[in-house]
Amino acid sequence: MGLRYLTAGESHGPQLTTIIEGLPAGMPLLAEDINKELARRQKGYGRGRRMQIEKDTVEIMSGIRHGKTLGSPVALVVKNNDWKHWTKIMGSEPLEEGQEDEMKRKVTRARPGHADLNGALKYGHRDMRNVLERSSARETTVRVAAGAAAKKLLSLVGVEIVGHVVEIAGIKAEVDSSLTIAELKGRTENSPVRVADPRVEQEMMNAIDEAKKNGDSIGGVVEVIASGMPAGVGSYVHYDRKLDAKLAAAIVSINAFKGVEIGIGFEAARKPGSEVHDEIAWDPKEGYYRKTNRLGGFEGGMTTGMPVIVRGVMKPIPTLYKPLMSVDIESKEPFAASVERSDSCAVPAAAVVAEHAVAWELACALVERFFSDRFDTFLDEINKERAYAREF
Ligand SMILES: Cc1cc2nc3c(=O)[nH]c(=O)nc-3n(C[C@H](O)[C@H](O)[C@H](O)COP(=O)(O)O)c2cc1C
Ligand SMILES: C=C(O[C@@H]1CC(C(=O)O)=C[C@@H](OP(=O)(O)O)[C@H]1O)C(=O)O
Repeated sequence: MGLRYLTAGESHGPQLTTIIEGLPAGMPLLAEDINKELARRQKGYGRGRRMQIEKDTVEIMSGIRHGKTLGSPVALVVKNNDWKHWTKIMGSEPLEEGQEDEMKRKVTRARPGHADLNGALKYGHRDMRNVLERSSARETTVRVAAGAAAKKLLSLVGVEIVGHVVEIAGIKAEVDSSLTIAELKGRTENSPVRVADPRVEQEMMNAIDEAKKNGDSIGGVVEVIASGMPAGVGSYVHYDRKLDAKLAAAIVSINAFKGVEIGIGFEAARKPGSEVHDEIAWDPKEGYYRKTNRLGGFEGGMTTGMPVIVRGVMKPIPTLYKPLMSVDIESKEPFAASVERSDSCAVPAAAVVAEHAVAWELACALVERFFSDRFDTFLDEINKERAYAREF
């Protein structure tokens, strides 16, 4: 059995929960390792008021003793501070007769671009709050919590990862590919828009302000880079074992993400093979390496040992303070879509979510590839594989 997790929780319910199974036993993991990542997800210019209400921190409910994993399922809980304002509206007890007024946050005017109408049709909900509560990206909180455990595993085996913003509403950052992961982290960590190019930071913030002022929203592109993956992780033998395909699915599974590029991605369509493929070389210290990394660390669904580079495109947030037209499902009359409290741009926050989604998939692939019941032998095996690949 590999690594897996589930999440539960509504946006305005009491808490979010995740259960992770398959972390090797004896791996150091502290609440602090997770909390620092949750705090990073909450930052980012363009977020709405909800982020001032929440101070996401995790409670470890099982699977960890004295700072190390036990090999049993790890259950993590993040409480919603906003729950106190929603206990009646979101409570699990049936409403008493005449209490329908308490349901005043009922949603009947679907927001174009959100899950409201399709979810209502699928599950038969006449109140689309029953859809939006779970389709909300609030769920990415515990996805980041699970990803933080994966990130910890990666860092302990020498894999470093960072997510950052490369474009917001058509404003593009210059990406300096000579930066190490640590340097990229250093440059982006304190940037309000999580961008490494200071020349476009203010312009991006202005674009977000402008969208907010106009009751509109904007999207962008994030990039995740991971260094130190051993070569040959993933497989070419079956469609569902290709690691680049799993990364693509992980990125598009993030709320509002609509496309993925690996390495130079769509640019490959416009270039000849001689400017796309990466020449292979060998030296005694590094072993095999590629002289360039245009293919973003993948050939044949397997890692090449070069940095993994994945980009994802996030569409603009669907909830608009100046809403688009929709239909009220009660009257079938045209109406402006419902307005919920909302972010204007969540691309900087989503860069952190993408980082954790990629970290999760890379950790899954390593756990699948190497014997992973015990962390010490897991690490030994990975290092042996690295030595073998150098000499191969
Ligand atoms: C970090 C983050 C924050 C988001 N915040 C909002 C928001 O405040 N309002 C909103 O309508 N959508 C927000 N979204 C996007 C919606 O959750 C998403 O569009 C919706 O679930 C429908 O899914 P789809 O866009 O993938 O089709 C956010 C997404 C992310 C990743
Ligand atoms: C709560 C989070 O993001 C939420 C994602 C979201 C949506 O529709 O996706 C809608 C908003 O929810 P609310 O109306 O409660 O403010 C965002 O704040 C979060 O990221 O933690």
